[in-house]
Amino acid sequence: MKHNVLVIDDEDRFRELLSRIIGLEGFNVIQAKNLKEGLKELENNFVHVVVTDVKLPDGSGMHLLEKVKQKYPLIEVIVITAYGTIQDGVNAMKQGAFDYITKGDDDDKIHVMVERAAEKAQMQYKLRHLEQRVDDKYGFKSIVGESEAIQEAVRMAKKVATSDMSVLLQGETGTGKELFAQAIHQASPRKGGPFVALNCSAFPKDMLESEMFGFKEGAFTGAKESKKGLIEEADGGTLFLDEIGDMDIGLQAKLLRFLKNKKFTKLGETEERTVDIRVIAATNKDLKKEANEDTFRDDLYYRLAGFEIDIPPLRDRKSDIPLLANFFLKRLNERVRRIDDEAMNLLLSYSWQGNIRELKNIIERSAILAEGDAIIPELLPPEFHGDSSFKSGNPNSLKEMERIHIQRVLEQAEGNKTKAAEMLEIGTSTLYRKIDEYNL
Ligand SMILES: Nc1ncnc2c1ncn2[C@@H]1O[C@H](COP(=O)(O)OP(=O)(O)OP(=O)(O)O)[C@@H](O)[C@H]1O
Repeated sequence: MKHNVLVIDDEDRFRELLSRIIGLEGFNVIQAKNLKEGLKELENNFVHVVVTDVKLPDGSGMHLLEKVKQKYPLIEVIVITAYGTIQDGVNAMKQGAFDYITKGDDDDKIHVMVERAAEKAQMQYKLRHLEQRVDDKYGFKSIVGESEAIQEAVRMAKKVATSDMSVLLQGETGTGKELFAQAIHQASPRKGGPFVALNCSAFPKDMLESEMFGFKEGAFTGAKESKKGLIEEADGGTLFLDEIGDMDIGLQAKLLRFLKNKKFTKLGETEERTVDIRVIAATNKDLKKEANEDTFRDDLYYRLAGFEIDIPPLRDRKSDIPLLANFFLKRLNERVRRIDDEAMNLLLSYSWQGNIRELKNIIERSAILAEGDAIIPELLPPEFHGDSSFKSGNPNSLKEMERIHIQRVLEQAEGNKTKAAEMLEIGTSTLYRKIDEYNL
């Protein structure tokens, strides 16, 4: 890619000469005679480097430098000073110029300098592009929803993001608590550091403890080599503790001790280590109630809930359903492009126990099954049609698992119910009852 260099000087011969020298190195050179023209060219072109005289007929190059740094901070500026006025160049560098050249400098010096400035600007453009992509994926922009309920939660989250306070995200399963935690991290001064997530309900007590704090080789049977805990992995960044309400009460005491002084000890070690992390916790339980009932430590609750944000369930913000459904459909980038009105009405009147995760799954599933270019009512699972006594729809519920399992076994048995009942190790009458119940 050819980099664009804007050369600003009112002395025609010098400007032409300098442009030729720079152009010979493969740069695309744009010329301007004065400050006004220069600013206009900056507006119309994607410039990497500006090379400007300090003295221009309608203002100073220093003024231009200031403007560029304000409006186009990724562009690098090189100033041209007259022979014997080094101080001008030094001043310009203090104001953020990349470097300066003096009229009369040899071509090689100019080449090397412009090349280096262009490389720096190019790196800055690349970095900004990457940051924008990360932001689109993990920042507040990734949270889809226009309802007042979700917008209020986003407003609160944006406010707390720039501070270093602990945050407690409260909401049903699948409402987007992890998405919020990531967005808060991304909008915080810690965004350059790691975001580490730990699901406290995914491990038995002892394992959770070693996952969090890490251990020294030989700390317990099976600890063949030392391991860093996630607390240490998150140093300089954010630790997201999901399902904190499921944490064992003994471990809660350890976590509280850590939160008080940011010091911890690895299992099997005596030496204390210090880390700098921010904690964001999430729960689908009413933690305040649990704290009052002594199933959760109230001192830990108050420390975590420095700032509490309620993430609303999908059924309380139905106006977001079409937006979210179309968002997930578009992301699949498939031949299925729309959701027909009747199917949308079914989505709107459903209870969404599994919230947005469930909506995402249903859309993805229906898009796979679709033969035309639209999601039609027939593609939605039976619980959407009201002709089944089964209405859970929650993909994590035991009944839903049972329904899916029976359906699968029936397919394997090619519809032979006696065979399917044998495979399931239940009686045929029970199987018939379940087929009826789940409308299979
Ligand atoms: N507002 C939203 N916009 C777009 N996608 C969303 C939104 N909320 C949630 N999602 C998506 O839904 C899925 C579930 O979200 P997430 O894992 O953040 O929920 P959760 O509340 O942390 O769930 P759990 O309590 O089960 O851990 C993810 O794929 C997430 O990207």
